[in-house]
Amino acid sequence: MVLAMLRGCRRLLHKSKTLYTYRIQHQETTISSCYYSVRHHCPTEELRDFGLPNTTWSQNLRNLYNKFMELSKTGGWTRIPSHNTIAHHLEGDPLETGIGKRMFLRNLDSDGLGFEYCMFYNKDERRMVCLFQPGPYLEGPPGYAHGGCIATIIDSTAGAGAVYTCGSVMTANLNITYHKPVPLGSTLFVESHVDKIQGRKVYSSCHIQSYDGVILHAEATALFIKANQ
Ligand SMILES: CCCCC/C=C\C/C=C\C/C=C\C/C=C\CCCC(=O)SCCNC(=O)CCNC(=O)[C@H](O)C(C)(C)COP(=O)(O)OP(=O)(O)OC[C@H]1O[C@@H](n2cnc3c(N)ncnc32)[C@H](O)[C@@H]1OP(=O)(O)O
Repeated sequence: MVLAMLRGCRRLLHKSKTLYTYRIQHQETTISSCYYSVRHHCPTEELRDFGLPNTTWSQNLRNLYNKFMELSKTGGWTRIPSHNTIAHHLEGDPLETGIGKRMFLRNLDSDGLGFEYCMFYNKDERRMVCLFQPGPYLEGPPGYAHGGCIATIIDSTAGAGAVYTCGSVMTANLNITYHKPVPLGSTLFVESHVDKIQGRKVYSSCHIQSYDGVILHAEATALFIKANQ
């Protein structure tokens, strides 16, 4: 009886190990074919500036974009280009592996499904504005954006604001208060400000509002640490 049970366990273990190995191998195949498609199938895609209007942009997003493009003409605001790899943002990416990587916010090939956004920076005011339209793949509660993706867009907006103000930084601390759920497909106005720079510490604040400023969805404070020189 005991022997039969032990044999049963051994068979089960063997089966699950085989399944596990299969999953790993299958994953590796999928991942390496992604790398392949990023590096070799879409060379022009890599150079694309994603911070420009595309057909998935809502009219509200276009209106805000046009408003900031107008503001850019008179000085103050500058549109920040948006690429799908950090290597195209920073010259000489220290982590470049040669097999291709994607920025978390830009890891979908189709427009409009994930993070649809563009950023504008105001150097004098140390402000970064991000115009954001969360796509259907960012769902958390039914019909609304996942809290983690809200944290991501806040970290990226405030992080980019800190990078453009002080150079390379890492997020050390991020505190978010979620006030109102963010509807998928809505147009959001995300704004960050570098409040204080103290040695290597960069203190920023950030909020997310509806495109018309009527609804305050979330507020945050962040601490970034400048890279050691
Ligand atoms: C990344 C570049 C991107 C460039 C993009 C360009 C364009 C932008 C376009 C689109 C936007 C896209 C991206 C936006 C950019 C960035 C957003 C994403 C950022 C991230 O996604 S980033 C990943 C998550 N992040 C981490 O993975 C950090 C893990 N962590 C560490 O790597 C270390 O922990 C570190 C480096 C933080 C510090 O380490 P360290 O050794 O250099 O410094 P040390 O510990 O000595 O601290 C020095 C002083 O800071 C104080 N201090 C430290 N930590 C503190 C804390 N938590 N609270 C309060 N105070 C703190 C100490 O108390 C001391 O203070 P004091 O000087 O007064 O003693």
